[in-house]
Amino acid sequence: MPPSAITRRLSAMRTQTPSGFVRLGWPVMVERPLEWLRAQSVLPRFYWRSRGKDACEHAGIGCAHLVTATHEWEPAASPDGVETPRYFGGLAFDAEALGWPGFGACRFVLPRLELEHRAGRAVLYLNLYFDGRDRDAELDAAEAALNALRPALSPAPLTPTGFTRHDRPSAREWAEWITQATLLSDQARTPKVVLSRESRLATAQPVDPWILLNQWRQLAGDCFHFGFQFAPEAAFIGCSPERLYRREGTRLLSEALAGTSRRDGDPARDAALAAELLADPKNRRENQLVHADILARLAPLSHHASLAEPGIVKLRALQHIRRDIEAELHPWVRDRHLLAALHPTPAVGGTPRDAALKFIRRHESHRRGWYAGACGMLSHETTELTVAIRCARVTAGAVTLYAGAGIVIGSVPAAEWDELEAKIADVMSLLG
Ligand SMILES: C=C(O[C@@H]1C=C(C(=O)O)C=C[C@H]1O)C(=O)O
Ligand SMILES: [Mg+2]
Repeated sequence: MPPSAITRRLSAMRTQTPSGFVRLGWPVMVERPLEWLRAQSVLPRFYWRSRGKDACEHAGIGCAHLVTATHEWEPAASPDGVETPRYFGGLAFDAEALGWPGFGACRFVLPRLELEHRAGRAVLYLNLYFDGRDRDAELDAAEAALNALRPALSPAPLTPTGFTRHDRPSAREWAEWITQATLLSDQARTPKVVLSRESRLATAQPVDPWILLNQWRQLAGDCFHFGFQFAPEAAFIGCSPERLYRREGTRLLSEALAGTSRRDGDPARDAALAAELLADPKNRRENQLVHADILARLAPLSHHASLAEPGIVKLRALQHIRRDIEAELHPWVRDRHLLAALHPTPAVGGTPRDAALKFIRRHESHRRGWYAGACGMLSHETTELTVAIRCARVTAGAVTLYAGAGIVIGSVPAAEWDELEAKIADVMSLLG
């Protein structure tokens, strides 16, 4: 139950002419936002947690305002400088391609209710959005959302189920694509193209996406954790190591994350694998093409941009090369400019962008949808988006996994196929 001060505020608004965005918040006793989210019956439901051990968790339900094109989204700074709307959602990899049912090319939601969990404390926010709407209908919707709230559930284990796996492309088709992409003529057009595979795990038993996400994130500590469910049978979850960008005012953080090797349980061998990765020409090229593209695209948007030395990101089953990028943006730059510039990055598309997209559209027969898209949180002050990889789509009869690999000169089909396997290893270890 919301405190009486909140219900009084809502009643008072019925005799006023509220406008714009109104946010009311109060502390709640919720320890595990994902279990709170799983208990709610309202859709959409979504979950977002940025990378890093101090990151805040966000769980949202319902929709107070929907944005389906980033150029429509221009949230003003609030007059008191404290509260501005926060939208959660994402973009498809390729806005021109056929996407997944229920997702769309762009979908950012201002949740009706947003639970924020930080350092052991939870606050629930009720969002109202009055512009161009019937005041009483908006207040009715807000009250109905409060009345539909349910208490958090207890953590539940994943029900074991059997799956039958179907890969698209097959290993044989994959080898043909790699051969084609690494031909000299194709190399001249597209020095890097990121090709992907869909692994459909069909099952007769329903899989709860939130239970799966809860277990998955425990294997993927230093990653972005996300889940979006727009309809009962349209959920997308994942644990991605890659930041598309984080913007705090005019300060921008991005990164080139590309180049992959496996890990080894033995620390000395693991360190040797990391050193080999950093020195390997094929993996360096994958990474170099990403940071060169990001820096070139940021140049017109920023005063200066800097590139850090290469480092290694260690995940549970694999390691990547990462180079951090930092820029100071011109004051006129908005998220829509950044999205147009940085998405899709050569880490998941390739370079040059148009030629790589053409290659992907010509060869891949599965729908990428939001896989390799961008997802996260947008607001006037702070926006943060992850590159939507290491992810799964959960539908009525299947869990579908996606993985891609950057194909450059020197790519070998079998090794790139193994890289795809390593990229789905965490979630596969849960689904068995
Ligand atoms: C495309 C994916 O990952 C990307 C490709 C990488 C590579 O080829 O080395 C590494 C990290 C990501 O930028 C994926 O995980 O699906
Ligand atoms: Mg690679």
